[in-house]
Amino acid sequence: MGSIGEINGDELVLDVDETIFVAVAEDVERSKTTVLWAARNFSGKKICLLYVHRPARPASWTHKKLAGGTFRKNAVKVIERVDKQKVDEIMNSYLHLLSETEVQTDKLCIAGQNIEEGIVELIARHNIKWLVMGAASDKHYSWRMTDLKSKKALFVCKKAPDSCHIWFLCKGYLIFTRATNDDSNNRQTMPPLVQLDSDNETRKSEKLESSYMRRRLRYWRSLLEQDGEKDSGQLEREKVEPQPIPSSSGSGSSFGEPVGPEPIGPELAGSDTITTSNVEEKKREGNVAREVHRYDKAMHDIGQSERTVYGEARNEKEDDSTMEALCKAKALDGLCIKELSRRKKLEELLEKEKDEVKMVIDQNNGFMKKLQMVQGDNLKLESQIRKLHDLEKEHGEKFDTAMELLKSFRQKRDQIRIDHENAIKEVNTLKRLIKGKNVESSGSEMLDYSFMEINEATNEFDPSWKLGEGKYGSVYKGNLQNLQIAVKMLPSYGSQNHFEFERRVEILSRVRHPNLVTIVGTCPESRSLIYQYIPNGSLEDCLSTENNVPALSWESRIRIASEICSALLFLHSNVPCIIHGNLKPSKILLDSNLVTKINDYGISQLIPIDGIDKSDLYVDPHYFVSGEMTLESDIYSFGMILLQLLTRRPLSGILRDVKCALENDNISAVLDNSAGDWPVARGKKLANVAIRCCKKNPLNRPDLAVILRIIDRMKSPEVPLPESSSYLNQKAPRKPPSHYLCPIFQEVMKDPLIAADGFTYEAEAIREWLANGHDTSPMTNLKMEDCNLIPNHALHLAIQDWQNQW
Ligand SMILES: Nc1ncnc2c1ncn2[C@@H]1O[C@H](COP(=O)(O)OP(=O)(O)OP(=O)(O)O)[C@@H](O)[C@H]1O
Repeated sequence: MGSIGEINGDELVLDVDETIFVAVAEDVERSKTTVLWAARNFSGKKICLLYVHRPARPASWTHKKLAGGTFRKNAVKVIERVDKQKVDEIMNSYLHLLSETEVQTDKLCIAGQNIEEGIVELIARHNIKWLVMGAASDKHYSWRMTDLKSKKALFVCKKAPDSCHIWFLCKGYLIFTRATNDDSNNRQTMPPLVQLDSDNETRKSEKLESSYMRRRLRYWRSLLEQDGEKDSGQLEREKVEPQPIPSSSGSGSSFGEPVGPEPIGPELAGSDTITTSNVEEKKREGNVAREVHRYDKAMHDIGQSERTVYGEARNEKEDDSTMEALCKAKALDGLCIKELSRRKKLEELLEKEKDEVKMVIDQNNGFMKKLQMVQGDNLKLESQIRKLHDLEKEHGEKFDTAMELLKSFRQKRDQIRIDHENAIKEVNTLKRLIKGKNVESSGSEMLDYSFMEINEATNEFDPSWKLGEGKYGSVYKGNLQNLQIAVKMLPSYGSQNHFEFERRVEILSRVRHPNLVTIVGTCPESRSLIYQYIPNGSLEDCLSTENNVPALSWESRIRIASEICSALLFLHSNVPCIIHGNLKPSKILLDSNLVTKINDYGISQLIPIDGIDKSDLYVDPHYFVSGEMTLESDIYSFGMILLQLLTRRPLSGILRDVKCALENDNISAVLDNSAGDWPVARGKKLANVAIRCCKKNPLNRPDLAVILRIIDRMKSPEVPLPESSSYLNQKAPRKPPSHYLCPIFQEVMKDPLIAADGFTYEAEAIREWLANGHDTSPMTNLKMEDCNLIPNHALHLAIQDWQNQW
């Protein structure tokens, strides 16, 4: 049972000795007869209505969802109020019923889910001595009824404290009495039992009669059953005492006692014992048997009529009750539906509210988690910041130490640089001294430079200082010890080993000619050649129609042709012979006086490369057959340059056009007008030379010395040119090539010496120049680096050859 709480308003003071308690049901109709029975039978005693009220608490309230919360508390309060009203209504109905009986009344109400347990609890709690309650619902009643049908009645009968005397009734009839051990002692205090005045007088008389008959019958049956077992002398006449109600000894119980005083049979009244003889005995037995039979029959008839009467009455009553119940049920159904829908709405609201609350809780939890995470992160960050501060401090200290070290290293480095530069200077000085001596014997004055010097000279290979990039590497402009230089960075591939490379460079460096770019040194570390810088671009630039360079006059062109030829002849007559191998206008540089300076001579032998481009029309076509560069290859290239100087036309088809013009005796048609008015004869001559140089068969190409003679003749306008085409086979006039002449004396040199400005002078003339205190070039008027003079053996030999030829 759940909680039991008395719902009487005031503290109840009960006199249990003077009070008969009547357990009543919620339905007043059901307990009406019981209450009236008690009022009637126990007049003089106080009647206290005992009612256990089952609160109308929805089962769903026990559900977890509704446990706790303001809503539940409020709802409980409302329900309790409604319950209390209901209890009051019920009690008022009972009290109203009893008000007609003039008995003193009271009420004892409690709330509880289990009614029978509530009754037992109240009995025990208040030490109740007298209790009247229903044995079963009225519909179970029959005149034979002797058992308790109601579960509540059975429970109370079994569990109620033994000290309580209980009368169980059905339909106003006492069905069973549960007496107490003390009943015999209490007999004097036991309340007098008065017959209930039933509603229906007819039924009452019938009930009384049938009850009386049953009693009598049972008496006689017991007599028959006890026959033989009991001594006739001991056989006691049964006494049926009308008042007070019979009580059984010990804990035994009596069943089926009729309500109210029963008349004792006349034959039994007043006889305490029966004395018998055999005859009387037999006679009496016969009488008894007859009497039994007669009463059995009567009982049967009575039972029959009783059942008929009660059956009808019951049916009528049941019909009414059923209708009433149906109406109530219907009304209750309506209420129930309303209640259910209200409950459903409330539950939905509650669910919604719960969902919202849950959402808020979830959000809150989420925020809390995030907060915790953030707090955790914060702690981590703080510790990281602390670590970083420590690290910063540590690094700061390390940085200071490193800076100190760096400073000292810089100082050391600067010192080492100074030492290194001084050392290099010393080495170079020594080298120059050694070479100066060697020059006496070998004629070479080439110097080696360190990479650092080259790096410094080219401003760390500043891209803006880059002059160009050819197939033999990049060329940078530079400034080396106040000398303008061009550094050609040769590729490391396809070359000979270091010594072979140095040997060949040595050969090239020994070559000195006014129309060759002088090699002033080398940097073995970076495999680069250091040339004298020529400031005025190349012949390619001058012949290009794209550049905005003033066109060369035909005189300059003839001079340039002569200078190229002279330089080539010089290279070819060098020992060992030097083949240019890559002659073309871009290799013909021009100085500020438009003096020709052939560049890159001998590089093809220094860095042999695979696969020269066939589209390069300056390359001897025979090279692509033989795979070998020869002196004739250079003559072919020179022929192509002559054609360019004459016509300034694109190379493709140039040979065919010039040939055609010659054949048509219309050379003027192909000559470059921008060069001025070409003397046609000279133009023709030069064109013929060019075509011969470009002969497919290298053997058919003319000798350079012959070509030089022809071209040189063209330079002097006073010298008449032979008209014959066979002049190439004739001896040239004895006018020396210009480069055979000393620039100072203007005579063919006998002892040519190369000065620091790259020009070759007659020994006597240049020495005198220097002796007179000059430190500038007689040609350029620029300051010369030094006053060293190197014999130009190659030129000397060439002059000798020339002199021998004439
Ligand atoms: N001594 C120098 N003085 C001034 N300019 C130079 C000198 N040497 C080379 N140059 C410039 O550098 C450029 C590149 O020269 P480089 O000889 O490497 O290539 P290229 O002649 O154009 O082609 P390739 O060598 O592939 O046939 C030349 O066009 C020239 O303008």
